[in-house]
Amino acid sequence: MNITAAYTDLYQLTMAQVYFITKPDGRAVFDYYYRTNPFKGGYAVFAGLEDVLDILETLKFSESDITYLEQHGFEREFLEYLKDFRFQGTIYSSKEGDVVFPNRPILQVEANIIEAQIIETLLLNILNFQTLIATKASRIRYSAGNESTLLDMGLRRAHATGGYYASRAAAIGGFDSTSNVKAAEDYNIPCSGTMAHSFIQSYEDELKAFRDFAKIRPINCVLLVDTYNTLRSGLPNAIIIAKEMEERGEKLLGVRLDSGDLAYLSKQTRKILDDANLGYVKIVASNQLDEFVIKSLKEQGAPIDIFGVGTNLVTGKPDASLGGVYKLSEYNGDPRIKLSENIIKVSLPYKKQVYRVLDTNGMFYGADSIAVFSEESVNEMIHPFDATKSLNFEHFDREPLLEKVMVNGAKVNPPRTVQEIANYSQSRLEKLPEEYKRFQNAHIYKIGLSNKLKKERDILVAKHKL
Ligand SMILES: Nc1ncnc2c1ncn2[C@@H]1O[C@H](COP(=O)(O)OP(=O)(O)OP(=O)(O)O)[C@@H](O)[C@H]1O
Ligand SMILES: O=P(O)(O)OC[C@H]1O[C@H](OP(=O)(O)OP(=O)(O)O)[C@H](O)[C@@H]1O
Ligand SMILES: O=C(O)c1cccnc1
Repeated sequence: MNITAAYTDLYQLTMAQVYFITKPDGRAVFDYYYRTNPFKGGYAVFAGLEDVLDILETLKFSESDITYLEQHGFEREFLEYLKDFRFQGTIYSSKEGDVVFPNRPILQVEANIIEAQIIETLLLNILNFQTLIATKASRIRYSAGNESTLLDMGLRRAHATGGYYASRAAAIGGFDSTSNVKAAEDYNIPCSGTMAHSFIQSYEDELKAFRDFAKIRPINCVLLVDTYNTLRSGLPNAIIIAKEMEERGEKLLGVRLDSGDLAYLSKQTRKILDDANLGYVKIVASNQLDEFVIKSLKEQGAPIDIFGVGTNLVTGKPDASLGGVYKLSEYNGDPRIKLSENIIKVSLPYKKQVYRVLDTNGMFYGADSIAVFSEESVNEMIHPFDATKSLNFEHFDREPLLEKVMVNGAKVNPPRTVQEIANYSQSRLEKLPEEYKRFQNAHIYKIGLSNKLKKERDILVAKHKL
């Protein structure tokens, strides 16, 4: 998508103009993190990073952006600066696809304060949305199990162009393919699909509709069987077509169920297909699916091979948004803090590193520890708000999670494909113990602070408290 630097909130530019006039050389560190796991779950899947970095590498204001901003009364010199605006900062980030947790930096921007401020909105917009959808997709994958195929069919129900990014995030979270042609083309995601009711309705009879479709497009042919009556009309007609295809040396890929009791209908359909020696014909199901319906269908023993999911996936239902934030933690090398009545909302000062504690078997132990970036060795973490609780991980392995991904506005690593990110995400989810993945009362993953970070935070809290 063509995004220019005007993809921001006006207040970013209003503040940027003041920085430009009063302290144009200020250096800032901002942290990106969220405060509550989506879907009342135990984790999130971090997504959107590669898109953000690609956009930042070439981000600029267009001529029409500058003309528009002139009408907002910005100073001439500032507009001249905006004409040459380029993001030249450095970014440290968790790997895209990793599992992440609340209240710990996922990404840090280190840049001139004007640049860091102007990019805030687009960074939050992309990371919050894709992380929400990738997390939803991972939950649907968890319910469906690895043996099922997952097809994203949500574009038509997405929030406008969000559907484009939703398809990418769905693939990262574990979907196999998408019906969204543009996203599939741009992100190299497998593209697939079946047929609509309108196609069948446009014919006088269902059988003729199926026949034309299968003759003209025999590859990966899936027939939609619920337009009139699934068991009495759609399925018998699909069987006739499957047999005709066999005579031509072709194979019907599947039938799609899109209404009714999907457990009952899929069991009946499987039996009828098997009795007709069509054991290879797959069953596709769709109709307002989500992780809970799929879990229930699995528990009922529904023999569904492919789940098509739309609305609930691409809108992140029932969560309207992931509340990720971007907070200033350092200015010109000095620590900065944001206080709050709510202790959980007090921000963490300094540029930081996050360490993930690993179990002896390589699984995640269930704790990420946040330290000041320059700290050498960190062996203990303290609960952020309860000093009586601490964890010594001297004898555990740990991984630093934030790595340099952009230096002076240029990406450090070669691009990672969506498929690579998806594979990485699955490998990380496999290391996350089951208790953090369950849908109800998921175990709370621990986040702690190093001694130094906690001490520095408490000093700043005391300094600013009235
Ligand atoms: N066996 C099942 N167990 C749990 N949920 C199911 C089962 N079968 C279908 N569902 C889900 O129940 C909902 C069915 O909704 P609804 O009662 O509106 O039926 P429908 O088949 O869509 O009706 P219509 O014929 O009007 O299209 C969908 O979300 C569907 O995925
Ligand atoms: O239910 P969702 O999870 O959102 O999945 C997408 C839905 O979109 C399509 O229906 P639609 O009525 O738009 O078109 P159709 O005539 O092709 O069924 C499809 O048949 C699914 O039912
Ligand atoms: O390919 C399909 O079956 C499809 C695609 C989008 C929406 N509904 C169904």
